[in-house]
Amino acid sequence: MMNKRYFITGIGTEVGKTVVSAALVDYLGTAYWKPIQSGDLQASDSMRIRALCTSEPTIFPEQYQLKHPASPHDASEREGIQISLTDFSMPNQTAALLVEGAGGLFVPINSEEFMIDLMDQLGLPAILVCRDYLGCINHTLLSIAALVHKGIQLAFVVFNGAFEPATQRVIESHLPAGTDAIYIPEIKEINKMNLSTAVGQIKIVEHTNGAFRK
Ligand SMILES: Nc1ncnc2c1ncn2[C@@H]1O[C@H](COP(=O)(O)OP(=O)(O)OP(=O)(O)O)[C@@H](O)[C@H]1O
Ligand SMILES: C[C@H](N)[C@H](N)CCCCCC(=O)O
Ligand SMILES: [Mg+2]
Repeated sequence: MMNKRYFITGIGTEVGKTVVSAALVDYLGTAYWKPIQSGDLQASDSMRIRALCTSEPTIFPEQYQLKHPASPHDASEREGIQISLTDFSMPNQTAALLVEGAGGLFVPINSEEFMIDLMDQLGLPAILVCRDYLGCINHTLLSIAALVHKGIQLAFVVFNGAFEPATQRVIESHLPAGTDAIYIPEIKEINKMNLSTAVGQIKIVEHTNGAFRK
């Protein structure tokens, strides 16, 4: 993992982007940035990273803190704020950075633009987090197709938590060449100690020529 600047997205909201970010911030020794936080301002993703990580990472302030726990296009409109793609610029003080999106790729940030457009503008390779639930195969393969269509490099797919073997296998077999897999275990109770144990159990598997080297 030479390049240490990535955009962490997910196959939807609540799939574990923040838990995975905390694990990878510690594993890779990166800083963290959540450009748009909507809802949970008293327990924001940045605050959770601060609480869970052992490495005391640099955390860049959010560009937008929206009160409503809703899609950014909706939360911002209710709060009289106009989000624009041109407002965002990458913190450049650090070589190693994880940027966490809000929800999945086609979450709107205003009436015309989506999270995937922000990813494209920032120009970082993507890490796509998936979690096992009925429907996750479709959500994962659609997300991969959208990234490929947009020409965004997909560096990793993260299998976050426990997976049904048939689900894991079919997703693995459809990863684009050059996309590696990261496996993060199911964590019983999310706290700093258990997160640190999970970091020690992270597995990264290289994907070459359409097949995994295990
Ligand atoms: N590896 C894991 N093991 C156990 N539980 C997990 C794991 N990853 C995530 N979870 C559970 O899923 C919940 C949602 O995770 P998280 O807040 O990281 O999602 P998210 O994708 O960042 O959501 P958002 O779109 O709001 O940013 C966590 O609070 C936790 O309960
Ligand atoms: C509020 C939540 N935790 C996220 N920050 C925003 C999720 C927006 C999801 C929109 C959607 O896909 O329907
Ligand atoms: Mg999050």
